[in-house]
Amino acid sequence: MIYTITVNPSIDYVLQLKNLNTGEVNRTSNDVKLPGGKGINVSRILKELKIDSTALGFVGGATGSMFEELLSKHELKTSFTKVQEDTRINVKINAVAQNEETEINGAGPAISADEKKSFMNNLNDIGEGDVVIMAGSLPKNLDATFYLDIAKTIQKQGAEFVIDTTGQALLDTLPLHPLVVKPNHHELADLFNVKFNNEQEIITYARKLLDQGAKHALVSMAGDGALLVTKDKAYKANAPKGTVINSVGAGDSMIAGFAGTFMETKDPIESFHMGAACGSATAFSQDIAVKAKIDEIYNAISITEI
Ligand SMILES: Nc1ncnc2c1ncn2[C@@H]1O[C@H](COP(=O)(O)OP(=O)(O)O)[C@@H](O)[C@H]1O
Ligand SMILES: O=P(O)(O)OC[C@H]1O[C@](O)(COP(=O)(O)O)[C@@H](O)[C@@H]1O
Repeated sequence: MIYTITVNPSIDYVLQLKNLNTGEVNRTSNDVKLPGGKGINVSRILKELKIDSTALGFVGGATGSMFEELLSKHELKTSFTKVQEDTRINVKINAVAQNEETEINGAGPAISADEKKSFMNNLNDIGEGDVVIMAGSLPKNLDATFYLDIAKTIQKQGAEFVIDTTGQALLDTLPLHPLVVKPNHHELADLFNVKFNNEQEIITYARKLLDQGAKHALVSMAGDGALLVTKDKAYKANAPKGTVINSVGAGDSMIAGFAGTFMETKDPIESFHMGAACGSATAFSQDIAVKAKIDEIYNAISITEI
């Protein structure tokens, strides 16, 4: 079984307008509310791929109830820990004529010591053969070591993990050998405090994640595709041409495609191919991609060794 952990889920309020004029009143041409958060998006793609998962995380307040109602349409298995404070609302602004996406993500609720304890107790059922995908930012008062604590706990119980977060919280978990990590190229540059001039430099730094313990490193590059770096090889997936409708969740979709396929095939290249297909399919969709779109995009992607 795959478990996804979204410690800081959200309602994603996606606003579409022609142009965004800051400092002025702007009116939308279209808006939707989606159940968001990185692990949630991963579970949604896994469902499209007919791979079972259970979504875990903290949910609270009136916004938490709305989040659960929005999510109920997707019929995911969930086991959320209830918290006192409100689940956050993240605002995503797509300025179509400017071809620009602006995101404002909330900090999220404070989590009490009891709520944290109850969440950790909820991990007891995870065991041998399971994969835990931990993704996204931490709510404001959780320790930076929270992901590391989870990784240690589930690893003792025999499970593997995937982590998609940034900064030190990511680096700290590498010695525990995550199955895959997926920074985008900006996040990878920030991790090592460098700027990239070409793909070879990106590969060099992605390999440092492997040196520190990751089993596979994916580096996503939005409209420029993605790289997969293994111990002695590197591969590139192209990003097919298409109309980007809402790229929120493209990275999460890539992780879901990779991890879900890897669990079934143990083939990193096939997993990369499916990950890239899921990422682009979501970028070309209003919401998280559906299976038909993923299948269509899969055929437009080729993986080349570089
Ligand atoms: N504009 C786009 N056109 C085609 N594919 C895209 C586009 N944006 C994202 N993707 C696909 O989704 C993957 C993840 O997107 P990216 O934006 O890099 O992740 P994140 O959301 O984590 O920053 C990319 O590597 C690419 O395969
Ligand atoms: O936890 P964070 O880093 O604030 O990100 C949360 C946001 O990330 C998303 O999961 C989208 O992530 P990606 O675009 O990176 O795939 C949104 O649904 C959500 O609003």
